[in-house]
Amino acid sequence: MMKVASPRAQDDSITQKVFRRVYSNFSFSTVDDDYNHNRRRRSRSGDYGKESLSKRGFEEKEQVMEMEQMGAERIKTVLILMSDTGGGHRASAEAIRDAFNIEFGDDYRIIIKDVWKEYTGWPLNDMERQYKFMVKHVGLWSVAFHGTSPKWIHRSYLSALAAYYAKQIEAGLMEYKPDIIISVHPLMQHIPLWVMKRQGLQKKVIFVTVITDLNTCHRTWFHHGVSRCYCPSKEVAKRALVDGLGDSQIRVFGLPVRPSFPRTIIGKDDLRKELEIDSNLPAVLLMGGGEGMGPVQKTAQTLGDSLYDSKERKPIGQLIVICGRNKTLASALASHEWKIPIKVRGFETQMEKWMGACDCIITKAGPGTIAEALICGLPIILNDYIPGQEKGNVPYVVDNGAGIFTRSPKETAKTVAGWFSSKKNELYKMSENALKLAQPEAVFDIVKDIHHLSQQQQKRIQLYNDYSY
Ligand SMILES: CCCCC/C=C\C/C=C\CCCCCCCC(=O)OC[C@H](CO[C@@H]1O[C@H](CO)[C@H](O)[C@H](O)[C@H]1O)OC(=O)CCCCCCC/C=C\C/C=C\CCCCC
Ligand SMILES: O=c1ccn([C@@H]2O[C@H](COP(=O)(O)OP(=O)(O)O)[C@@H](O)[C@H]2O)c(=O)[nH]1
Repeated sequence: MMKVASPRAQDDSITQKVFRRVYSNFSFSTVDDDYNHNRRRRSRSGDYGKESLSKRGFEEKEQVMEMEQMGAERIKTVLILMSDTGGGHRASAEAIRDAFNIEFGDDYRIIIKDVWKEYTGWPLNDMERQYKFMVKHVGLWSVAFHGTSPKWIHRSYLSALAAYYAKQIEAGLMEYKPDIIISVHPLMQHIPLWVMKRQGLQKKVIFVTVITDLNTCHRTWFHHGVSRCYCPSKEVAKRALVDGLGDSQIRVFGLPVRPSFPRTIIGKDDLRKELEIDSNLPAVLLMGGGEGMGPVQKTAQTLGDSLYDSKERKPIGQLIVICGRNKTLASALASHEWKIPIKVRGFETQMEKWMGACDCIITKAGPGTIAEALICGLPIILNDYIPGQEKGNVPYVVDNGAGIFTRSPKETAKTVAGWFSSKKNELYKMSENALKLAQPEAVFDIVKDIHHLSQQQQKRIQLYNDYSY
C-alpha cells in the first residue's frame, strides 16, 4: 500500500480545520504543489523510500494518507449547486442526478443543494423571493439583468459577498465532501471558485458549469476557472468564447432534460387513460414554468371559447393547465365555468406524462419547458418571456420552425383552434421540426464527459502517487 505524508498545518484557521476534517487526506495545496513539495523534500533529504517515513514520529504517521482512498474504487461525491429561482435549475439538477444514476449506478453519490440558502445570510439566502419580486416587475428585472452584465460590476459584488460569507460557504460546500461540483445556476460560479482558490482546491475538486439558458444568457455563467462549461447551444458557446473561455473548456451537448422524458415509452392512449384525459379530443397543455407565470389565466379563458364549436355544440379540443406553484392561479381557474373538458393541476412531478399525453403546448419561453416539449415533439406557442435570459429562446424556437410567438391570448387561441381543425398539417410539420431540434441525449453526454474528467484527474493523482516513491 503506497503512503505519502501530508504536510502539516501551521496555525490552522477555523476554515482550514473544517477542510481538514472533511478532506482529512488532503493538504491545502494543489496537486502540482504537493508534487513539487515532495520533490523538494526528497531532493533535500536525498531519500525516496518508505524508510524515511518510518523514521518520523507517531504524530506524523497519523497524518500519513492512503492515496488509494482517492482511487477509482471510492464512491465519488457530486455536489450540484442550484437555486429555486424558477423551476428550470432544479429540473436540470435532477436530470444530471438521474443520468449519473442510470449511467454509473453507485459509483457516484449525488447531492443537490442550495448551499446559499442553508448556510449564508441576506441577500444570498433569499434569492428565490427577490427573483420572484423582480420578474413580476419586468422593468426592474431588465435593469438588474443588463445593469449587472459588465464583468467589473458582478465580479466585485460577488467577490465582496464571497469574502463576507467565506467561512459559511466553505463549511457549506465542504460538509458534503464533494469530489465534483456542478453549478447549474448563473450566480454559483464566482463564490465557490473563489473559496476553492483560497483553499488551493481547484485541482482536487472538479468544478463544472452546466448552463441552462438557450441563448441570451447572463455573463455570470462564464467563469474562466471552470474545468468545463457545458453550453446548451452553439449560440451560448459563441458567447462563452467571446467572454474568453477556451475551446478546451467549452462543450456543446444540449440542455440537460430529465431522462424520464426520452425514456417514457408509454403511448399517448395509455397516458391519457392513466391521467384521465379524454382519449378522443386533441389536447393543448398550458403552463408558465415552475411558478405558473405569464398570461395563463386569460389564455385559458380564451381557449375555453375558441375550442368550443357553438354551431355543433361540442368541444373541438381539451385543455390541461399546469399552474406549478401558483396556487392563486389554480384556484381561480378551478372556480371558472368551462364549456370544454379541462384539467387544472398544481405542481406536477411527472411532466413527461402530461406532455406525452398532449398535442401542443403554450408556455412562457422557459428553457427547461422548451427543451422538454421538443423531446416530446410538441409544437410550441410561446406567449411570454422574461427579459434578458429568456429573450433569445424565442428565435431559437421560432426560427427552427418548432413553434410561434405571440403575446395575444386571442391569437394563441385562434392558432390552437386552427391546429385542431383545418391546419392539422401545420401542427404535424411543427411537431417534426420540434423532434429534429430535440437533444434527448444531452444529459448523458454531459455526465459521461464529467466522468471522463474525473478519470483523468484520477490518473494525475496516480501519477503523482507513483512519482512520490
Ligand atoms: C448598475 C445597475 C445595477 C442595477 C442592479 C440592481 C439590482 C441588483 C440586484 C440584483 C441583481 C440581479 C442579478 C442579475 C444576475 C442574474 C443572472 C441570471 O441570469 O439570473 C437568472 C436567475 C434565474 O434563472 C432563470 O430562471 C428563469 C426562469 O424564471 C429561466 O429558467 C432562466 O433560464 C434562468 O436562468 O436569476 C437569479 O437567480 C437572480 C436572483 C436575484 C437575486 C438577487 C440576489 C443578489 C445576490 C447576488 C447578486 C449578484 C450579482 C449582482 C451584482 C449587482 C451589482 C449591483
Ligand atoms: O408543475 C410543474 C411545472 C413545471 N415543472 C418543470 O419546471 C421547469 C421549468 O423550467 P423553465 O426553464 O421552463 O422555467 P422556470 O420555471 O425556470 O421559469 C421545467 O423543467 C418543467 O417541467 C415541473 O416539473 N412541474
